[in-house]
Amino acid sequence: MDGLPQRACGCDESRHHVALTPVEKAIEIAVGMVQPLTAVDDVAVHKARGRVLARSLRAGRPMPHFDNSAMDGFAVALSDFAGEGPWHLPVAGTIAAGAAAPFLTVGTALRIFTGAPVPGGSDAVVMQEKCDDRGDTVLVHVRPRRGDNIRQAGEDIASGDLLVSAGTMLDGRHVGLLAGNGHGHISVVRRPRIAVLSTGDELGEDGAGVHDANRPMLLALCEGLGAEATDLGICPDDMERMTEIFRASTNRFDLIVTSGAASVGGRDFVRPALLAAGGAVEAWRVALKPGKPVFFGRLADTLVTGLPGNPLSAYVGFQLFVTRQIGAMLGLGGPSAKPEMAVAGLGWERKPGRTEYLPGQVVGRSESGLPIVEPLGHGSSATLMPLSLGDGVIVLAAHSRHVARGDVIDWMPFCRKDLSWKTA
Ligand SMILES: Nc1nc2c(c(=O)[nH]1)N[C@H]1C(S)=C(S)[C@@H](COP(=O)(O)OP(=O)(O)OC[C@H]3O[C@@H](n4cnc5c(N)ncnc54)[C@H](O)[C@@H]3O)O[C@H]1N2
Ligand code: MOO
Repeated sequence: MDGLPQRACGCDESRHHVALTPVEKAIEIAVGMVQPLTAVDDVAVHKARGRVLARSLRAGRPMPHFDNSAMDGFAVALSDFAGEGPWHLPVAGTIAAGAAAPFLTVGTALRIFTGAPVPGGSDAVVMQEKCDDRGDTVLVHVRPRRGDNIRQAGEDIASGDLLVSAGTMLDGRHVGLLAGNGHGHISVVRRPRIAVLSTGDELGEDGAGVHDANRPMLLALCEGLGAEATDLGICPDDMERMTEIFRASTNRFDLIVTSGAASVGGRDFVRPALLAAGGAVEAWRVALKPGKPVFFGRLADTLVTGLPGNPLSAYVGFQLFVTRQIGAMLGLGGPSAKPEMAVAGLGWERKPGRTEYLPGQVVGRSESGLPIVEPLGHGSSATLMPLSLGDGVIVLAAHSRHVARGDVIDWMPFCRKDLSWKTA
């Protein structure tokens, strides 16, 4: 093979028209190739953030486990509150959290702290602000009601209640809930093994040519999704080296993500190398802007997703396809993020034919409360600057020819997990 992309008929594909696959169909193909992972890891619950729960977990006992005080105050019996207050009671002792509770003798109060077990014989806890604490005695100013300031056993969670379902990506909330219910070690789906590699003679670490933006970006994105990411480095424009890398990686990874050399030029050797290594290409070229030359292939049990070299194209291709492939490996259920509505802050013309993802920024709010967004940059897929300055990505349907100021458009806001409650 001479490095040119080959069709099954053996001819030069670059001289043929290859129909572009619509984005939705391409997502279907990319995700349809994935086999969900079945292997699990047993991990300490505090190490489980970002992992996917393999088996649903239930409460082994009720929560709270025993009746306990919600306040610092005095445990009392309602029968001691006849007539008009205030009521004066001797204090027979103290119950702290972690202590065993004595029985409350009628005619006395017990000093009690938050979380301490409520003594038998007591119906309520009076918070200390409603009393005069006189040491050996207490003066209670308000008549307590039955159950005041007592957290009843099982009022939050009954024994056997479902805590977290299988297929949930765990975050700090789940870790706290599971740990609080006695789950110290849990089974999570093993991390997807993803290898990332860049291509191109122009790339180098010394800054002499082009700095490699894609490999670090793609490795970081993979790790952010809970994958075990392996750096396969940079492959020069050498079909044989690429073929060798593919052969050596077969079945070592769940997915290999390449960037560059995916298009139609004479040096676009990734697909031919995949075929030469014994793999197959299931789809190539998507009606997507940026990201058109993306392809989906496989090498035995290892999937290969080839992203374009332009960094914005690689990013968009990753978010649309690789994110979903990793999600499918992890068995993450539920719908993936859908675009929200926004209002176009300005109008522009566009060439129809490809679904477009444009970095954008929020410049205000419409009267109906929607964000007003404007595109950033000049539409180049070679720069990540607009993306990194942006608040999200504007999505334009393949058929649309122009956007008018005031149009309602699709908008995918970036999720800044560290700043907001919104995590989906
Ligand atoms: N005749 C045609 N030419 C091109 C077409 C086409 O349909 N017909 N498609 C264009 C589109 S769209 C894209 S996107 C690019 C992508 O092509 P490749 O995937 O083959 O990417 P390369 O040619 O290898 O590189 C493109 C560009 O990106 C730079 N690059 C590559 N890797 C990295 C990296 N890791 N970090 C930073 N920058 C990288 C590379 O130097 C090039 O400038 O093809 C169009 N051409
Ligand atoms: O699809 Mo390319 O990714 O337009 O720049």
